[in-house]
Amino acid sequence: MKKVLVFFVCLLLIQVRVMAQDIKVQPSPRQVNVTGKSMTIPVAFRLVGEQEANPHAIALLKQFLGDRLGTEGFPLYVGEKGDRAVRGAKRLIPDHPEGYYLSITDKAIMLAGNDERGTYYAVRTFMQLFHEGHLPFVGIQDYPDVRFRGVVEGFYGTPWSHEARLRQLQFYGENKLNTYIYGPKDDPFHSSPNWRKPYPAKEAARLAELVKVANENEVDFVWAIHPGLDIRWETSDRDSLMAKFEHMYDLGVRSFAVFFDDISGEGAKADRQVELLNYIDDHFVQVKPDVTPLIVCPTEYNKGWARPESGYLATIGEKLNPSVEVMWTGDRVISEITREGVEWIREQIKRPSYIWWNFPVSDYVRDHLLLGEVYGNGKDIAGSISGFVANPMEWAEASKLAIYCVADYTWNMQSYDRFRSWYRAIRAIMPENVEAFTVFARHNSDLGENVHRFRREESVEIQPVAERFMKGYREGHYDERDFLALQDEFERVAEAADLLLIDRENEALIEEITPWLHQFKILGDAGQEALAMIKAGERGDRELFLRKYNHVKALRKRSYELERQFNQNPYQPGVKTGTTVLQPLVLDVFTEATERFNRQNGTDLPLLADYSPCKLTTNVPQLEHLPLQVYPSRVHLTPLLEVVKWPAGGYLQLELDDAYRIPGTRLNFDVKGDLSWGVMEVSADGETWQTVTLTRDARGRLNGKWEDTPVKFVRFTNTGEGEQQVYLREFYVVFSL
Ligand SMILES: CC1=[NH+][C@H]2[C@@H](O1)O[C@H](CO)[C@@H](O)[C@@H]2O
Repeated sequence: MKKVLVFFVCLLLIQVRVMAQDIKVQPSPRQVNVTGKSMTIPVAFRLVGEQEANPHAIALLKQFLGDRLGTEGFPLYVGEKGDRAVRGAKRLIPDHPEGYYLSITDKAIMLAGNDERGTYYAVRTFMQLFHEGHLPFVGIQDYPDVRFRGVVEGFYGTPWSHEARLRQLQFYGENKLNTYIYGPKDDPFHSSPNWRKPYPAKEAARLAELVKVANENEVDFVWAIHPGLDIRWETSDRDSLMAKFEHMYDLGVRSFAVFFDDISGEGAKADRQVELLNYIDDHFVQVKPDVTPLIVCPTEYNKGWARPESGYLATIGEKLNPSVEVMWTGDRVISEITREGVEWIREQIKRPSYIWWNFPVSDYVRDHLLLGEVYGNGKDIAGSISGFVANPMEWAEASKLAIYCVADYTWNMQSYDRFRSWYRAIRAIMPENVEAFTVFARHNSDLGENVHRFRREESVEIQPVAERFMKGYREGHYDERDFLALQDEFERVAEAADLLLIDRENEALIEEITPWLHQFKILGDAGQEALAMIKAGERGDRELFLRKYNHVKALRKRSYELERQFNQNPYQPGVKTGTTVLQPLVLDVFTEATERFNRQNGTDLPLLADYSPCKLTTNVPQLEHLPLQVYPSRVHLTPLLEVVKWPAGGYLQLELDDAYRIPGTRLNFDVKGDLSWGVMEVSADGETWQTVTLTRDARGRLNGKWEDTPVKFVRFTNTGEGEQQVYLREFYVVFSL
């Protein structure tokens, strides 16, 4: 009697009201039926089904509702298909893995999963329906397009920290991502040389904790091994690998992967790889009751590298156990995933591919942040893939923007909207600074020139204004509205930088992007000051012009110093921001305004372009006009395709703008023989020289460094008797204060 009384009292307290329901659920659900009505959130919920339902779903509900969840109050039924609590919804639950049915009416709430994970996802959706003290009356039938969805931590560079990974797993639970593949290239126990060894106790305990938190968030923690660099095709190494998998199983791991990417030689042989993978599948994965399908990243993991004559993919397709998932990055290492592409590979490997999408990974453009929209992948590929995992940046929090969008895209491709998803991601990650983070992300999304030639849109809205303005300015008649729009954008850039630098809502994110925020502030200031040069020039105000001119040059110098101070890695050290539209615009405005001022006043104010920390001199004819790729802490010679004829006595010399230590220099002439005819030397004054010892690495490249005393000059000379013929594949010098 008491229960009935309480139930009716709760009903009386509930006000049913009609309100426009804009159901915002991430990822976007498949089928949503709203009545337009809603009710005030009940003060108490009576949980029905706790004994049988997925314990992680129950735990999440309890955590979310707290003491409002109990044995009395508004009925809340939770469970999987077949459970008593949800038997009434049996026909309404979508018959798809991880599908669920959710209904809220003025009588009861039903959260019914097609399986345990489906129930968990129903709870995740339910939590997002609480809005301004109300719950909408709604019926939702939902399930994901792609079976395995998530992230592969598979980049080169500093692996994510333990804390960052814990935050990631929580984020995947919130966004219905069910897969995290642990495979950081620079973890010596994942790759060579220690893939054979068990983790030391501390690392093992951390991995065990990650597995536990992954389970709580209904995420498969996949542990990957990368043995190919030094694997021997003998039983001893096979047994070492099996023992390592057993070690990981003991830590709680139930999902496993083997990566054969980025290797050559013995380890790359398809038949050997297949033999090992089938052995693991037959003697480990299939015999254990609770291990998910084995995943492999093949050596030929993209179409650009696939050579039909090698028979590699054919071997995988014909001989690899059908239950093994095969990863694929698309038509190239970094590429958009198309229907045509996934259907091509499906033919080759005789199964759907498991996409390893190389975005927003930035280990080949480490000075850039990739915060732009997720776009370019087909919405019609779900039928030909089994999985889709994104390879992120080493900046875990900053990667969440793209990961959020990948969660939306892989759950419900047809309804995916690249801008809506990106904007929601920003609101989810920086709710207190949406506008500022939007400005920042808008101008930090392209990669710049890179070896994979993969580009992304950047500064899309302001780009046409910038182009039109510069054209008009050069022709002597620009539109004042364009001028004001650019001024306003640079002001917003400067404001956004300062707002984000003091933001405390997501300190881990701000810590990651702080170097870029400082660079962004300099860009915003420099843009405003360069535009001010135009006005001062037009007014003939020499004193003001010179003030602005000097300020922009000072900002430029600060920018270079910032680049030398942060993010010092051997590949793309430094901090780049707004490189596609805003930085070139500042340089163009500054150059044009200064040239105009010099003509009008007979002055010879140097231009910014003169500021280059490096000069090349040489007596090798083919190298005389060799462009330098100059970065604030490293300079690359642009590789040449044709053979370089290097005469006896020929030298190539780099003169730096200051004295630096040389933490790394690399020379790759792609010559098979020895290089006894050449010598690399450094000098502080261009008079006395010291020889740099060069050591050849596994790929025949010559590496050296000079950290004894700071030097200004680096040169390479052919001290032999005759002309040499080489390929200038790579010649760079990394310098640091
Ligand atoms: C499958 C694959 N393996 C490599 C390759 O893609 O390129 C990625 C981007 O450079 C890199 O992070 C990854 O480790």
